[in-house]
Amino acid sequence: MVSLYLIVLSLPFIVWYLISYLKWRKNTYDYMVIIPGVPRYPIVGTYYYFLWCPKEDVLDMFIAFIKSHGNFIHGWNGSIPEIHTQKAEHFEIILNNSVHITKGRSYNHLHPWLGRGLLTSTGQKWFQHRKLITPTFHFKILENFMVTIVEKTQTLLKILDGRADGQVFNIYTYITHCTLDVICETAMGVNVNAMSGKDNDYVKAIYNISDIVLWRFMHPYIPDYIFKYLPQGRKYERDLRVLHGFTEKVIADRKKALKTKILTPQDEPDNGNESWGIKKRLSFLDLLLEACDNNKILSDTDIREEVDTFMFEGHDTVTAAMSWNLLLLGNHQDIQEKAYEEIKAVLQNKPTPTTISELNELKYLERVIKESLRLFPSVPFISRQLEQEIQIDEYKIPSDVQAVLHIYGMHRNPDYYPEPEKFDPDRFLPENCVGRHPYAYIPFSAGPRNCIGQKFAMHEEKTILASIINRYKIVSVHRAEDVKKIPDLILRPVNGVSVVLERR
Ligand code: HEM
Repeated sequence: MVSLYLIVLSLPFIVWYLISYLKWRKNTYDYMVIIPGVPRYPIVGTYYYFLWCPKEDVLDMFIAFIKSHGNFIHGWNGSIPEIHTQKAEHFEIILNNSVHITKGRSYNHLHPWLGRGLLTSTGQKWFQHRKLITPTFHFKILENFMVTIVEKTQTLLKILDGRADGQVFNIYTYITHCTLDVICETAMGVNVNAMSGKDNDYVKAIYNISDIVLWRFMHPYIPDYIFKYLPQGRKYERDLRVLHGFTEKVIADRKKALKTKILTPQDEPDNGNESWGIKKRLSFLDLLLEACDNNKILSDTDIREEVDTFMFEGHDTVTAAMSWNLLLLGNHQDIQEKAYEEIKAVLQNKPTPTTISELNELKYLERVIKESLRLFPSVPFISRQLEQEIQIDEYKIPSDVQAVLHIYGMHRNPDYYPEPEKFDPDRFLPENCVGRHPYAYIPFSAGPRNCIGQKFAMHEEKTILASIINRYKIVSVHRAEDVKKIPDLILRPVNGVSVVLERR
């Protein structure tokens, strides 16, 4: 009697489950399985393929796997249906469409850290914040940033002078601290003096968290309620406290400086402010604080999320890009010499570029930077949640599928770049770009959710690289192709970049 009662009670649930399952088969599964790929298993989806793969081999293995199936496959991140592509034509369909602006579900692992800042938010919130923040990257403001970029570059050169002694050292850490100082002072109006310290807890916590986010991506079957009890989950919580503590201090210090110095808009350091100097200038953070005070567009949480986002995106991406670039230049002395000749001619006897017009004259260096970002894009892949059904080649891709766009793989696709592994800046001569698919080169993504900081990044990269090349001959210890790399949010060389600097 009891069992009959139980069967009757569970009947609606069984019927509901069956209907959902049949609907899912008809609307999603049947469309996915005809796309090339490997069989799916419950819970792990198709990620069993990478279960035993060392993380420094994941990227190359993934890229080779997609390539072997014609650069387009389907997969299952646990139960989430995915497509993976390395074709510019597919990138265009997805990125050049204001409907698909929602990031893939794998970005959810970033929410505890970056909340719903510009990188991770969607819909109205993203639109409103993008509109608000865009003017803070106006070219006039970027011009003002040059003062700070040059000042930080000069500090970096002084520090590197001490390392230009013929000994091998890892330049990655020095570049990281420099870019952190640049983003904090330009965008936040706060000087954190990262270059004066050796180890930086904030930087270490970012590496740990990025590593754990990659781990979670590769282990989609571990739910949040189990993750938080694992060693990785506990480490994540500890590192979050470090990151949020750092950004909260940046915000608090800037608020304090604005309160006490609002009527004295001079551009001088205030050494009286605890350990950090403060500069008065309309920074990105000032604008956010204003929007919070005046018309309550932003809450305190909104501000923290944006500061976390810009601190991370604004320094880690540029560090990786410059470090890979130095590695490549240290491998290719002929290209380095050509860049040096150009820099010498433009700067005359100056140690660093100081204006944007000088940067604009460094045409060869720009091609070097572009080619380096082709081979080593700081963000190796991005993803989107499809909001509508799309057609890709002969396949219909249902809405709600996660589209993973492999920028790294596409940049090395021989359909767009002959001899793709070769470092050849002249690929970016205007005449050599003719006929190349417009979406075949997108280190900064493209479409409505492209990188808001791309001009800033190019100015910073050009200034710092031109100054280093102008002062030292760079010799790399390893070949770029032999360096192990991990795609944990940012494409990093596992053991940094070992170089020898010789004073010119
Ligand atoms: C070489 C340096 C850089 C590279 C290669 C790079 C690359 C990218 C890429 C590929 C995206 C799209 C991410 C996605 O769709 O998930 C992105 C977005 C973004 N980047 Fe950058 N970035 C760089 C520097 C910067 C800098 C310096 C800043 C800030 C000052 C910045 C801030 C952002 C923000 C806020 C977004 C999200 C934009 C939105 O969704 O509206 N990036 N970046």
